Amino acid sequence: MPVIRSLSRVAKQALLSSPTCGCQPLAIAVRNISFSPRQVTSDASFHSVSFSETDHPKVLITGGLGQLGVGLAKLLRKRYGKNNVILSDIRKPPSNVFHSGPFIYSDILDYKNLREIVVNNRITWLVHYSALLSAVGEANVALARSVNITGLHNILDIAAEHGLRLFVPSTIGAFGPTSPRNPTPDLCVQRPRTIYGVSKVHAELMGEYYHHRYGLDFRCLRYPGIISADSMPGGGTTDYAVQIFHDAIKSGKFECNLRPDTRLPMMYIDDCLRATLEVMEAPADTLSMRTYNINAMSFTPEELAQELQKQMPELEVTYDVDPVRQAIADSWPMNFDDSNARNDWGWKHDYDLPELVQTMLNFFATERRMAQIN
Ligand SMILES: NC(=O)c1ccc[n+]([C@@H]2O[C@H](COP(=O)([O-])OP(=O)(O)OC[C@H]3O[C@@H](n4cnc5c(N)ncnc54)[C@H](O)[C@@H]3O)[C@@H](O)[C@H]2O)c1
Ligand SMILES: C[C@@H](O)[C@H](N)C(=O)O
Repeated sequence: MPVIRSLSRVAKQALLSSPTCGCQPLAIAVRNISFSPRQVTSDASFHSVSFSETDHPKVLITGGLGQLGVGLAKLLRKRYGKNNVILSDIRKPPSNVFHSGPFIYSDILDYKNLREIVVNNRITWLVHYSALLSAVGEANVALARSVNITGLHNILDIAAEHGLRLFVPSTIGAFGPTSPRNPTPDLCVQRPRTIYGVSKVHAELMGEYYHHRYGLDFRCLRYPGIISADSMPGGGTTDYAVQIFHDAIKSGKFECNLRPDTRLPMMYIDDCLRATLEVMEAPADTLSMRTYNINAMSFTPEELAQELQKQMPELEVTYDVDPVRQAIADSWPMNFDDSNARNDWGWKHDYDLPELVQTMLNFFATERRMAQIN
């Protein structure tokens, strides 16, 4: 951990030279590492500022081949230029992704490799998407601990060492059965019962600590379950809300692994990615916190099925509850209070349940038409 090592060296020197108090070394230490994460002007905002060729951020996305990374890269490339956004992962990219912009191999557990990428590509913003999600995490706790916690430590140190603006997503899964669940505010008891949730609370706290201690420009949104049409989820508890569309279109039948009355906060992917861009561009002085809930809608499997059945009355939904996923869902928020995000930096969702269902069905209808033409 080079940052920590150099900090403690500087702090020791400062302690020796400071006869009076324990505060001095920290101030000296912080000044001795160069944090200058502002690559955009401090009053930059998504709606009002367009970036010139020279002040574009240079973005690295880790874990970019999952449900969210490719879509985020597309959005950021449109805004900052194709070559200013590098997608990375440990998996082999499909050809359309490989040819759509820069892709690089990056294992977040390899600190040296990460540093090389950041240095060689003059990265200024880091979006850290690598993670094992809730259900997969419970199936492999050791790996989840390593990727979600050790990996995060590498990311924090790289970001601090190189003055990067760092985005790390958190989740509704960072809350637990003792949190208020309806609604769940930003600040309340967080005692999650999954390794995923524990690692995300750890990420929130470590990011905020690095912000206060070292000035790291850490930004974090707690995403609800994300629903997308052209990318598949990576093993979470909310995956049913994506799978139902695929199965409905393929076979007209869907077997749900959660109880019909399981209410969870959800969001369409376009809202999620836009929120990410907006919080990254938000002027620092609008952020009264560094970790925000964001929300769009809350629904149960039964309500989602009913909305789909308005357009596909023949859809049959049955239930075969997975006890692991059900226990996780029962400990998560039912409704998410995102009023701080709305007040501080103007968060506003575009998609409620009817628009979500319509948009998903339109996507698959277009895809089917294209397949028939080709
Ligand atoms: N999708 C959601 O509903 C949702 C909701 C809340 C929060 N999030 C968070 O958003 C982020 C992205 O989510 P997602 O749905 O795209 O996840 P995903 O599971 O689909 O993708 C995660 C990616 O991380 C990669 N990865 C695993 N180990 C790695 C390693 N050692 N080095 C580098 N990459 C590695 C995987 O190959 C995978 O492509 C995650 O941090 C997740 O916790 C997602
Ligand atoms: C909610 C989110 O973190 C993820 N989709 C999961 O279910 O694990």
